[in-house]
Amino acid sequence: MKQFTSIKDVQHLDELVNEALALKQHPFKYKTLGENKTLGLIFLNPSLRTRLSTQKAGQNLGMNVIVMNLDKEGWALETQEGTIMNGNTVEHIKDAAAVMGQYCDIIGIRSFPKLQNREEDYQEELLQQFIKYSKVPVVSLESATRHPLQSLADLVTITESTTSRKRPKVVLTWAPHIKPIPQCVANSFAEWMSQADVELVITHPEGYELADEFTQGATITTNQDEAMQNADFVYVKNWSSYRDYGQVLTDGAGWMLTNEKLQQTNSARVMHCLPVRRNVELSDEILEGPNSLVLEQANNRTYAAQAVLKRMLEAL
Ligand SMILES: CCC[C@H](NC(=O)CCC(=O)O)C(=O)O
Ligand SMILES: NC(=O)OP(=O)(O)O
Repeated sequence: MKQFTSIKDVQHLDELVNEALALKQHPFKYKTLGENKTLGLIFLNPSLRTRLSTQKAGQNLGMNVIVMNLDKEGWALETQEGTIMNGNTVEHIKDAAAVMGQYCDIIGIRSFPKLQNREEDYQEELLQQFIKYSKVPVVSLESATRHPLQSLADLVTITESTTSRKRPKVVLTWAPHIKPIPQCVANSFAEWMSQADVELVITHPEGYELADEFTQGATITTNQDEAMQNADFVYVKNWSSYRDYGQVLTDGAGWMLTNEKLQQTNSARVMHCLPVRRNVELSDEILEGPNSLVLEQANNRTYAAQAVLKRMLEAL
């Protein structure tokens, strides 16, 4: 595996999920695989889970892990081609990425969308520049349109939590928020579920349709109650409008998941990638109740990252 930026980089999905589950049982089985190899984790946005779980995953494989908040600790980056750098930017991404590629054998990069220009965000310009100029394998720690490590962990969690032979009904439901949030987690979750053996239903208010490329095969409805019928898993996430790019179109009154709404499901397990705006996106009663899987998801982030890093190390 040379890159891990989307499900398109995964050849055998079931094998990758099973590898993550196996590593969860024996996390130190390959503790020398990454010996004398350096993993660089570069963040242009905040993180708790991705930073800690990916660092732990690298260390479980024996890697040296270096972490940098490039937005706070590095030089102001220039990303435009041919710029005369006589303004506020100090270092071109061409130079920064090339130098990091000299220090690291594998680079993880987090760079959220700006949520201003849809075409620019959806071209994944910064991620592509990092891949081009670092010249080493790159793993996405959440880019402008996807969050593949989160989605792999989510699929691992659904897989280990599916007890019956019935094909699970998985509902991705939009949730209220107080500010514009990326579509990345929703895009990525829908894309991974479309390749998994589940029935996917996506529910959101009018105007929050995700880009078609991510929702192939899903049932899409603006009727949340209808979506909840007999659901086995409910994935809760806010995202800003793709249609009216980066906009918040509604306060989402009545869209926050509650125990009452959960009564319509098949005692569904409730998922959220975290961080969560409690009692805005998701109620305390659910987060602290028996149906929540949010901590299992967070724990599985380590083994999802470890399975990916193992494959990238094996391909070096
Ligand atoms: C893993 C999720 C990261 C990010 N979350 C946020 O930006 C939440 C920010 C907030 O709630 O203020 C997102 O939704 O893409
Ligand atoms: N779910 C997730 O990626 O969390 P962080 O943004 O804290 O890394």
